[in-house]
Amino acid sequence: MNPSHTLVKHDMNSQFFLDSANNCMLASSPIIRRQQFLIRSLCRYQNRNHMAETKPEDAIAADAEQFIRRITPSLDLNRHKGQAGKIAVIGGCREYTGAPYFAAISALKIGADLSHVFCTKDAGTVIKSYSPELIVHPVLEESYSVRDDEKVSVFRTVIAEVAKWMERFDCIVVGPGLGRDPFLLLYTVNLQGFRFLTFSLQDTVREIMKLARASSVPLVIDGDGLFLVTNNLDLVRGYPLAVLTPNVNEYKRLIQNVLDCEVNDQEAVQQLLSLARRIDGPTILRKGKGDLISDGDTFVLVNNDGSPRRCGGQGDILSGSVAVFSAWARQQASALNEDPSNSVQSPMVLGCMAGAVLLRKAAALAFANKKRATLTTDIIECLGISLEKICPASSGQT
Ligand SMILES: NC(=O)C1=CN([C@@H]2O[C@H](COP(=O)(O)OP(=O)(O)OC[C@H]3O[C@@H](n4cnc5c(N)ncnc54)[C@H](O)[C@@H]3O)[C@@H](O)[C@H]2O)[C@@H](O)CC1
Ligand SMILES: Nc1ncnc2c1ncn2[C@@H]1O[C@H](COP(=O)(O)OP(=O)(O)OP(=O)(O)O)[C@@H](O)[C@H]1O
Ligand SMILES: [Mg+2]
Repeated sequence: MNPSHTLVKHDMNSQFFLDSANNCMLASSPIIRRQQFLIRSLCRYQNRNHMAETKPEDAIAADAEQFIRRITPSLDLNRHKGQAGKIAVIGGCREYTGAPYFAAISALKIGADLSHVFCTKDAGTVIKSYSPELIVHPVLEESYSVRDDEKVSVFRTVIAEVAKWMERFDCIVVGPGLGRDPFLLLYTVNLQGFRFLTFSLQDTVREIMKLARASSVPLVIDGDGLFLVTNNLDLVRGYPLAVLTPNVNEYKRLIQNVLDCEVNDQEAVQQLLSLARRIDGPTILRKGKGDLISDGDTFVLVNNDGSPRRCGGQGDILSGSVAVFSAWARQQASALNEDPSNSVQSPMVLGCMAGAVLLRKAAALAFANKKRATLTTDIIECLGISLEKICPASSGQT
């Protein structure tokens, strides 16, 4: 048997490892018991050949389901539109219209009430045509489509448009399909005087992220948003309401830029903890065969069954899912009058875990139905039924 090891809690003096989902070294402290619950919910053995010899799947799934049920709002007929979450996705350009759609529609399919997309003008009509459910704001401009003398006014218009909505959002996903404007990083925008007149799509997004921080709106940074953040870490440094969701390449760039070394899979846990500590605040979800999550203090591995199909767009589903679950985890913390900053279970870590578990369940179900033909849209169609199995819609109705 070759169990995956999961680091539960990490501080300067101690590292507590689980050798299996049932074997925790420290059970007495309430903090550790809470962590144990999470880990029992989410830990799976990586060696799939030995699955039958390990903890029964039903028992692990039951733990994970209990956790997701805890933060999923009930379907109470007295609730009004918007209470189950308002999500925004900043992304979508000429090349990529699928990615923001996948993220935004996933948020709706999981249960958010409203899902907005802020994309470039070129992408707007295309994304609207995918779904009438999405509220699409084609306000972003790519550099090639703006004359120099228009840049200041365009920049002001875009920022004003987004700022108008900002405080209404429970979470903003930055980056799916955003693109990498070639004028990136050539200049700095000075908001007071607009002394530097050139700006790009990514400059605008940078400003949007600053606005989100000022309003304490959680941020999930994915795709090209990570490209921006990796080169401008101050955008998220010290912000605990940010989540970074790097794939293999995005993680490599983060490690190189932040830790000035190469990815070391032998020391994956320690390296992720170091990265999270260095960035100081945000939670990092390193996507892969197993999804590794850390905020620099807690570490969690999610590796329940997913799909062996690696079609593009699965990370986009994840970013939309993490946004919704993080918003719900935050709502629940404030409903219980917990100060999220004091809570052992950071809402962003909880959101990452819930999002990863659900995506993988939906991917497994889609693959069972479609096999090699499984596409991202098939996985999205399985989000609802996967969540329904965990939280039946009827159980919360009053
Ligand atoms: N339909 C769409 O519109 C989609 C758009 N996407 C967007 O496309 C943009 C670029 O994202 P990408 O993820 O493609 O960019 P990346 O910079 O992550 O590069 C992807 C490249 O990495 C390679 N790769 C993937 N997994 C690997 C592994 N395990 N080891 C080594 N190489 C590996 C792939 O073959 C591909 O060439 C983002 O804005 C993203 O959001 C993607 O989300 C996919 C779907
Ligand atoms: N090798 C793998 N085995 C099983 N599941 C995986 C594997 N790699 C990724 N996944 C699952 O797919 C999800 C998306 O990861 P992926 O690496 O495809 O992201 P991405 O490259 O950002 O996707 P996108 O194409 O949307 O940009 C992960 O969270 C994980 O659950
Ligand atoms: Mg991606």
